Amino acid sequence: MKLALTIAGSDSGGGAGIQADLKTFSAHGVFGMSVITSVTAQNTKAVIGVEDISPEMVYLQIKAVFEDLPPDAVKIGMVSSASIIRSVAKGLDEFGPEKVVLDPVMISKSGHALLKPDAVEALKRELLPRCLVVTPNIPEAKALTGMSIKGVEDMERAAEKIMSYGCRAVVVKGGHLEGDAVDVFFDGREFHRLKSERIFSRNTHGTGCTFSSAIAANLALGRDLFTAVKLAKEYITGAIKNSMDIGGGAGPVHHFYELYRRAGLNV
Ligand SMILES: Nc1ncnc2c1ncn2[C@@H]1O[C@H](COP(=O)(O)OP(=O)(O)OP(=O)(O)O)[C@@H](O)[C@H]1O
Ligand SMILES: Cc1ncc(CO)c(N)n1
Repeated sequence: MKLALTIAGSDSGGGAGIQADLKTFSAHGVFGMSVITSVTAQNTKAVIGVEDISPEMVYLQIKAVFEDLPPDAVKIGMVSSASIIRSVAKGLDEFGPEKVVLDPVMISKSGHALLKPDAVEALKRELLPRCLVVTPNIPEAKALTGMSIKGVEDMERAAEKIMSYGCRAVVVKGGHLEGDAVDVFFDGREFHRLKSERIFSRNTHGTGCTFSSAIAANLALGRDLFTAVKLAKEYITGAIKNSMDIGGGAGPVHHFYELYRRAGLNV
């Protein structure tokens, strides 16, 4: 059994954060573990409260996992403050995982800040250089680079700049583009455009979390980075196509669509 760890925030609504990550790992046949950085009171419509876990407790969760269940890959999502970011960086330095996917979560789909504005610098300096791949959406890529990003070419320029902060690859996600959902992959040598048709659905809660944890799951399974990203793009596309119309806002994507279909269950 391969093991994957998510270091992220809890979403009480079950569609994003830790909950999306663990479902994604399970859907890939990978054993999932979690380090909770923050608890959000959240549903499909809004985030109505956020309470951070202490930096010491974040570090202890990392230590507990690595000392007994060393993960084959790690995904990092919401890390809301500079002090939590420092605890995560300390854990990464101490235990040295090779395959780390960083989803630089900043604002929820419903518009709530999940990263304190003064923590963007810490994220850039402390976490980016310790990661194999970072997966910003367009607003996050803008915040990381200060660039204006209007189309796929701008996404490529932003990917180059983000690479200069010290990670080994970047995927700038195109969920916020108009038209096709084109993601840009850059590993310092080659650009690849991963394209899917836009799915017109309001039920896209958790797309970013699901995509980054699918990359981590595929890395844990031993796939090379570009293959892991391509498979994650296919998985998120299917999960959005089969997303659920539950709740009064943006419903969650369907993490188990393929398994349900194979088992003859309704999707
Ligand atoms: N409507 C859509 N149709 C097809 N693909 C989409 C759509 N929305 C997002 N995607 C894809 O989903 C993945 C996640 O991208 P997105 O830009 O939505 O992340 P995000 O904004 O970080 O998500 P979140 O709001 O959960 O943080 C990318 O591969 C993107 O291309
Ligand atoms: C806890 C959490 N992490 C990430 C996201 C993605 O936006 C969210 N909505 N909630």
